[in-house]
Amino acid sequence: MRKLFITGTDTDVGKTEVAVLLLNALARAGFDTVAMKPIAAGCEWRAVSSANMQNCSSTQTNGADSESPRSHHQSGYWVNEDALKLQAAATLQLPYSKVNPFAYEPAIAPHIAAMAEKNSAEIPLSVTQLLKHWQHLAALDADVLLTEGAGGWQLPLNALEDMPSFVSRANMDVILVVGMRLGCLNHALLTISAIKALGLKVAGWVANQATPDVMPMYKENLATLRSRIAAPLLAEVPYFSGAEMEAQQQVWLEQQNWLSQLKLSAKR
Ligand SMILES: Nc1ncnc2c1ncn2[C@@H]1O[C@H](COP(=O)(O)OP(=O)(O)OP(=O)(O)O)[C@@H](O)[C@H]1O
Ligand SMILES: C[C@H](N)[C@H](N)CCCCCC(=O)O
Ligand SMILES: [Mg+2]
Repeated sequence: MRKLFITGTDTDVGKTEVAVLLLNALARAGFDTVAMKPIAAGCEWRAVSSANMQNCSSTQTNGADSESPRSHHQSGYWVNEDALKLQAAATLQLPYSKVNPFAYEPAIAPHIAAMAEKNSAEIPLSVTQLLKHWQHLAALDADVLLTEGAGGWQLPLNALEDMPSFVSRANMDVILVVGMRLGCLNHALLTISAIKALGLKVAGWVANQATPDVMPMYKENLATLRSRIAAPLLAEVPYFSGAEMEAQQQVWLEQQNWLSQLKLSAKR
């Protein structure tokens, strides 16, 4: 199984957009995929009927520990848009709680949301917890396990631990999504340095156009990154919009060779 971690130069740079495109490309090429967004901040309550409560918890951590005490009023669970997109794009269908075990309502830094959580039965956000949930998915029979981070690379988990420790313990290869906007050179180069300092492999990077406005001197900025990042530029993702968006994405996907760059040659 190929284990990939998608990070970005910041929050809102297109990690989920790129992850979904990659999952679509993998599915088209015949790969079985599993996807995970272990930590999501910015969630909505999804009410379910009691008949459909399997694998759900009404605590902020969506069944983050199967041995944990469950809330008494099991009327629903927290869902995040990114996690739902990943869940839908992966070929192996998993219950929501497996895709996103740590779900926080406010759209803020997750460790702060976790600290604000008043439920004493809550499972603390930690490297050990993330690894436990990730290992369940890593044990599944898929070709690729794709894990999306939250925010940028150096995301705090708690007072002592950060997301990179989890990525390092899981020994995932990293894909960096660069949101092509002014300031991205510094963010991208610092992120690459931090990943390499942990001895992790950068599988490649993606230049993503997350807004309709192309930055001034786009080509020169791209060339600057290409000359300084040793890992391959996997794709330049345009800004997709409008009613024809899905069709445009399919056409765009057909023109890409990022799977071979990731050494994932087509299975079919
Ligand atoms: N290539 C693109 N074309 C069109 N819209 C895009 C593109 N990339 C990103 N966006 C839009 O920009 C916003 C942020 O993208 P996205 O949610 O993928 O960011 P993210 O890095 O995953 O953020 P988070 O840190 O919250 O996980 C979304 O509304 C998304 O639809
Ligand atoms: C809510 C947002 N969309 C992300 N899911 C979380 C971003 C955390 C950023 C933390 C930080 O680096 O300041
Ligand atoms: Mg996202």
